[in-house]
Amino acid sequence: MSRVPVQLDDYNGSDLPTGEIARFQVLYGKTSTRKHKIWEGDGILILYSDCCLLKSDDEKDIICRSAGVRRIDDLEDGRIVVLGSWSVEVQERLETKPTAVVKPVKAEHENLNRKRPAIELPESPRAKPLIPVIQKFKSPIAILPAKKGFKNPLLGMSGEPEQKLPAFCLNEQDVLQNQQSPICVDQRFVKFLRPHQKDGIRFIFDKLKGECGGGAILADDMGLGKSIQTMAATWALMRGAKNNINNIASKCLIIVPSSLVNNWKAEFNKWWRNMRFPAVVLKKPSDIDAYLSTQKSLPYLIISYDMASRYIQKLKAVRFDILVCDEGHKLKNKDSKLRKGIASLEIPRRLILTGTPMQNDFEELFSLLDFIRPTNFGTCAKFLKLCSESPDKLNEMIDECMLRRTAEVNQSHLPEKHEYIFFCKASEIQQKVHEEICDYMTGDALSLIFYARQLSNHPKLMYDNLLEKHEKGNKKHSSLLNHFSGKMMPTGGVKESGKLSVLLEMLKCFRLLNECAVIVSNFIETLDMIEQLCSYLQFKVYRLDGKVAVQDRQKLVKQFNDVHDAHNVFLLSTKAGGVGLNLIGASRLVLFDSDWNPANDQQAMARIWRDGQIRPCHIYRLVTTGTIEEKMLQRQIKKTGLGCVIDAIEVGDSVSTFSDEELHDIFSFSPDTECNTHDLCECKCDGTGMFESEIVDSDEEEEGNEEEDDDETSFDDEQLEEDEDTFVADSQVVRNEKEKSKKSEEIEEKDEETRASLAELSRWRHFSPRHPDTWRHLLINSGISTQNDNEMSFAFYLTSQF
Ligand SMILES: Nc1ncnc2c1ncn2[C@@H]1O[C@H](COP(=O)(O)OP(=O)(O)OP(=O)(O)O)[C@@H](O)[C@H]1O
Repeated sequence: MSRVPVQLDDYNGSDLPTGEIARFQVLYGKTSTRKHKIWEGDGILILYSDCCLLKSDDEKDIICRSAGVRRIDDLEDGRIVVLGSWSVEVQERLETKPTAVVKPVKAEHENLNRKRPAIELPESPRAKPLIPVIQKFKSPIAILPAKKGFKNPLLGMSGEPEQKLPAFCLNEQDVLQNQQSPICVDQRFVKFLRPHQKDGIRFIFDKLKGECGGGAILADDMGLGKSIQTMAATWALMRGAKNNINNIASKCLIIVPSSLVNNWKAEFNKWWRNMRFPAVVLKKPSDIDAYLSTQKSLPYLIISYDMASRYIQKLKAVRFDILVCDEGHKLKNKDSKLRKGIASLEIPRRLILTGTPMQNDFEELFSLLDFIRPTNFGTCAKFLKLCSESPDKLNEMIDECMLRRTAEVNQSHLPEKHEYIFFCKASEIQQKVHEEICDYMTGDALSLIFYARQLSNHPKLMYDNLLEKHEKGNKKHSSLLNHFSGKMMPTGGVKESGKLSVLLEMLKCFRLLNECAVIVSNFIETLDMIEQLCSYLQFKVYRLDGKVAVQDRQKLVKQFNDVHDAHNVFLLSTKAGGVGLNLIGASRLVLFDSDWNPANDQQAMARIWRDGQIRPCHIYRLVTTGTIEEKMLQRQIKKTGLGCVIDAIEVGDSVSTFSDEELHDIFSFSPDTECNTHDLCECKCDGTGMFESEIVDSDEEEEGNEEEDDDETSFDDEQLEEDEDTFVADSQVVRNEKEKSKKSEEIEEKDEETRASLAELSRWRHFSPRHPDTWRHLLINSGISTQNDNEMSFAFYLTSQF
C-alpha cells in the first residue's frame, strides 16, 4: 500500500512541538462513517503538552497535527480517536522518546516519562485524569467509545484469559528464549503461543536461517497451529536485524490448496488484527500482473497450487526468499507436473506444512525431503536403499529436517475428546447381497469394492448405481441386480441400513443435547441420502462437497460456526472438506464411512477438536459389522494405528495392488460376528469394557489352560517324531504330516502378525451389548441414550481424558 503523503497544511516547520508526554502505536486512516473502517497503515501518535502529531511508522512523515487529548487515560487500547480528517485506533502505548528541548511538565505527569512498567493505565474511565485539559485548539479531538468487543479480538481464541500488555512495551518484539540464542518473535504472537508452538518456531527459524538457504517439514498433527508457527517464524526471519542475522529474507511465497486461500487470509487477519495486512492474496490471473508491477509492497504472497503451477514462469520473475507449501503432501509425487513446476522456483528456503508427511510409501517421503533440500538426499533409489538397510540413519536424517508432534501436545489447551467406533448390524438386505458379492468375485475388483462400500452405506445406493449403469448399456455387473427382488428390493427406508438407523438416533439425541454435528462421507450419493434424512428431521443443512465453489466455502463454514443452533447440521465430503477447515461450531462428528487412506479420515475427524473449541468433542466412526468396512478399518489400524504415524507405513498399499488373497479377505463376509475386528485381535475382555490389565485373574486362568494346550502340542510333536522313526517306510505319510504342521505354523504366524498389527486396539475399551450394564453406560456417555439401540453389535471407545 502506498504511503500517505505528509500533510503539513496547518503545520509550521518552525513550530515543532516539544515536550513529548506519551506516544502510542496506532492504525490510521481517513475519517469515514463506514462501520468497518479500513486502516491505511501503522502510525505513531505522539502527545505533547499542547498538541499531538500523527506520524508514519518510521516517524519520517508527519501525517497530521491536531489538538491535544483531554485525558490520557482515554487512550486505552482499541480506542478510536478522530483527528480532523484522520482517524486512528490506539494499538498500544509505547515508551516516550526524550526530545532535545523538553518542556517542564507538571509533577503529576512526571511518571509518564518513567521507564516501563511504571504506569498502569487506570481501568475506570471515571478515574482522575492524568493530564489536564489541553485547550486552545480549533478542532477538538473527538474520542469515540471503543467498539464493543473490539479491544480484544483475540479473547477466548486461545481458550485462555487475555494477558494484559504491560503499559509500556516494545511494539514489535518479544523474545523466545532457550539455551540457544534468543529469537525475537513479534509480540502479536508471543503472548498467545503454546509451548509446542514456540519450539516449532525455533525449529523453522533455525532450519531456514542459513545464508545459503535451508529446508524443513513441519509435520504436526492437524490443528496444532502450523499457520501461526509459520507466520511467526517467517516474520522473524524477515526481521533479520532484530534477530542478529543478515537481511536474508524479505519476501515469502505461501502456496496453499485453493480451498484454503481464504483460510490463510483469515489467519493473517486474525493475527495482524486490523493492522496493515502484510499479505497479497492472488485469486485470479490478472492479480499476478498487478502484483508483479507492485511487487515491492508486501512481504507475503498467498496463492493456490493451481494458480502457482499455471503461472510458474511469472512467479519466477519475483525474488522470493522463503517458500511455504501448505498441505505439502500434495507434492508427494516426485514426477508430477505440480511438484516439478514448484520445485523449479529458485527459492532457497523451503518449508512444507503437512499433517500427513507420508501416506503410502517411502518414495513419497523422499519426494518431500528432496523438495525442501534438493541436494541432501541423493537419488530416490539410494534413499529407498537407506530406508531398508539403515533405518537408524534414516531416522536421524529425518529428525534433522522434520518436526512432528501429535495432537496430545495441545491436549491441555483443548476440551476432552471421546472417540467411538460403532459397529452397526447389517440389515437383512445388506447381509444377503454382501454374501452374493463375495461369491460373485470377478476380475474387476475395483468396481466391486465400490459397490460393496455403497451397500454398506445403504443397499439402495448400490441398486440405483447398478441400475443406472445397466440402463446406460454398461451391463458388466448387471447380474448383481438379480439379487434385488421381492423382499430384497430396497425402498430407501432407514431400516435397510444399519448405519443409517444408528445415525437417525444419533441426530435426534444430539439435538436434545443442544449440540451441533458434522457428518462426513466419501460419497456424494451418501451425502444426498443423509441430507434427505436431515431434512426429514427438520435440520437446516450446510453442505460442503466438491460442488461448492472454493470462494464460498469459508463463508459457509463461518455461517455454521457463528450460529450455534442444534438444528443445524454440517455435511462434509471427506475429500473436498478434509483439510484446513475449522468446524468448531460442532462438537459431534460422525464419520459415516471410512476412506482407504487413514490420513483422509484423520483430516476429516480433526475438524472439530481443535483450537477454539470449547465443548468436549465426541467423534463417532460408523462401521457395518462383518463387511468390507471392517476390513478397511483393519487395514487402517495396521497401517497407522488409527493415527497418522510415520513409522508404521506399509509399502505399496493401495487399492490397485491387492493380491488375490487380500481381495478374498476383503470380500469375506462374517455374518455371525458381533465384531470381526475384535475377534481378530483375540482380546480377552469379552466386550465388558475392561482392559486386559484389569482382568488379570481370568488372564492367569487362561494362561494355565494355554500351558496345558502347549503340553498337548509338544506331545503331538514327540509322537510325530516317534512315528517318523518307526514308520520310515511310509515316507509319504510323514511328508504330508510335516507339510501340514508347517502350514499350521504359518497360519499361526500370520494370526500372530494380525494380532500384533491390531495391537493399537488395546488402548481402546471394547463393549458388547451382551453386557447390558456397561453397554448402557457407554451409550449414555456417548450421548446416545436411546431405548432403540439394538442396531449396534459392538463398540470401541477411546478418550483423551486419561
Ligand atoms: N496459540 C493459539 N491461540 C489461539 N488460537 C490458536 C493458537 N494456535 C492456533 N490457533 C488457532 O487454531 C486454529 C487451527 O490452527 P491451524 O489452522 O494453523 O492448524 P493446522 O495445524 O494448520 O491444522 P490443519 O492441518 O488442520 O490445517 C486456527 O484458527 C488458529 O488461529
